[in-house]
Amino acid sequence: MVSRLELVSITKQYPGCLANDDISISLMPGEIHALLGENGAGKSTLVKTIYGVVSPDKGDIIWDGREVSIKSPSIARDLGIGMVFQHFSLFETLTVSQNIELCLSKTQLNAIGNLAERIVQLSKEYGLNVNPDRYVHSLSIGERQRVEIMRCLVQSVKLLILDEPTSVLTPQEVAGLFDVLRTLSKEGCSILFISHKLHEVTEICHKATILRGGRVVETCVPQEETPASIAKMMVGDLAEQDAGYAKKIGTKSLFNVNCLSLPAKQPFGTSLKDISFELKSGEILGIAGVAGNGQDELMAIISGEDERDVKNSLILEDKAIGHLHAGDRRKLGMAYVPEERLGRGAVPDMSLTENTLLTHSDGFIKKGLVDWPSIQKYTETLIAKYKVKCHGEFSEAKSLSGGNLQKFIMGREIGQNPKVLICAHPTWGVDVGAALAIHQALLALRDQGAAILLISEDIDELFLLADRMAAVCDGHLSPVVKTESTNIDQIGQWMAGTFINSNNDFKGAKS
Ligand SMILES: Nc1ncnc2c1ncn2[C@@H]1O[C@H](COP(=O)(O)OP(=O)(O)OP(=O)(O)O)[C@@H](O)[C@H]1O
Repeated sequence: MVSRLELVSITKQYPGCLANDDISISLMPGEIHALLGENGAGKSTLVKTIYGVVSPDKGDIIWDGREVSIKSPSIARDLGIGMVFQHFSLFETLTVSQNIELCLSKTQLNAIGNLAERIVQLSKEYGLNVNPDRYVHSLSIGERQRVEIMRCLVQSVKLLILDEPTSVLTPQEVAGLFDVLRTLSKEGCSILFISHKLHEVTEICHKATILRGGRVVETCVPQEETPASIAKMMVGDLAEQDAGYAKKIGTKSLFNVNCLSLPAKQPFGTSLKDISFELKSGEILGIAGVAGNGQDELMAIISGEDERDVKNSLILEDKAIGHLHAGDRRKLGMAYVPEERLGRGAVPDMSLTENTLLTHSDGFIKKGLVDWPSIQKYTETLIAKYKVKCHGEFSEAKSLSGGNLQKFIMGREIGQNPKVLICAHPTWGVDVGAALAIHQALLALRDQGAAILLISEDIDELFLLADRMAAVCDGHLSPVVKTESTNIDQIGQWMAGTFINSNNDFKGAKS
């Protein structure tokens, strides 16, 4: 059988960084192939080359047995290549349908007929729950990802590339996605899959290629390996295990959300409904939930990004802060890691130093002037501590690989020694070694007495780190319970909203 795709000696040099170094890989029709490697290993660069976003300096691409030159994504799409990016590429002011229409040729559109109906039909078929009429700016990150997948499904893809597809999906959604991928594979569609979740790779992939420093270092059959053995191929031996952290009981109350009800700002947003919880010093509270159930709205109102006055609903150490600007809340000791790292967590065109200044302005502005040498030095210490791969403090945020930018943002926020840290998806796209480092930094911050709110769809991570847990569904918060006294089943049911009807008189109880 002829390979669907063959990459021969692909090489790509960025200024000061050989991102892909003589990479050769081949994929058969129907093959699900994992591309693995630590942050900055060159995975995204390679898949962007296949999709025509990056042009390689050297090397050949053979598609269905003939050499092709993929100079743009539209050429890739014409060949039958679809890609779901790590940082989504949707237009926020357009609807789902309009976004999908943009990447279809006239011929494809004519063949489809009514696009909205086709989206609804595929949505049902693959369990994606995508509404064609919604505006993208009103969608959560998980929902946007489903739109990206839908965008590929409406074209008849022969190769589907997924860059970190599961990091923002719940276990149920991951299972649904895997069903989609298995079906596509049976239909002969090849799949190239980048992931740092190694148990998923062993579950679904037929083959894996491991990159390190831009080169292929190993290939394997994941089903014959374990997550640990693959991790070793990627990052070498990890001295410590990322498991079994002791649970703590918080001491004094640091931050309270009291009976917070807030209508949705966006037409398709989620209203928050009578949410109450308490964050205690020396404790991590984990909130699970399917994307789009109020997590974004909760984060926005707590951080002050949503500027509506909810004065007495947010209390930091006995002080009402719900009317304060985001900057004033930061000055009182709050820090945030939003889920969208490029755009919200960091300004793409600014250097890492400038991005550090954005949230650390107090310590580095003297007599109205920015103390650049100090902030540059401080940024360099963050880069070293969190092993952020980049050229230096002057690197623009957008030049970092996804995982490396995540490490930087986490380091920047933890480095403020906040009293209260609110973070969403702390290890999104981060490799196993770096995830271990971030987990330990969060636990160290907790042990110093900070109160941490962890909002995540990664249930395993929540069970690993959180001392108490709850779930959100449709803007309601479930009961808050000790992690040790609950289990994945119960949290899964709460994520589906079982607590809302069964416990109508519940008022966001505190445990
Ligand atoms: N536009 C760019 N300019 C300069 N360097 C870049 C650019 N894009 C990527 N790089 C560098 O190329 C290297 C490979 O990056 P790439 O995004 O391919 O890594 P990755 O394996 O996908 O990492 P991650 O798992 O963190 O997403 C990194 O060192 C990165 O900093």
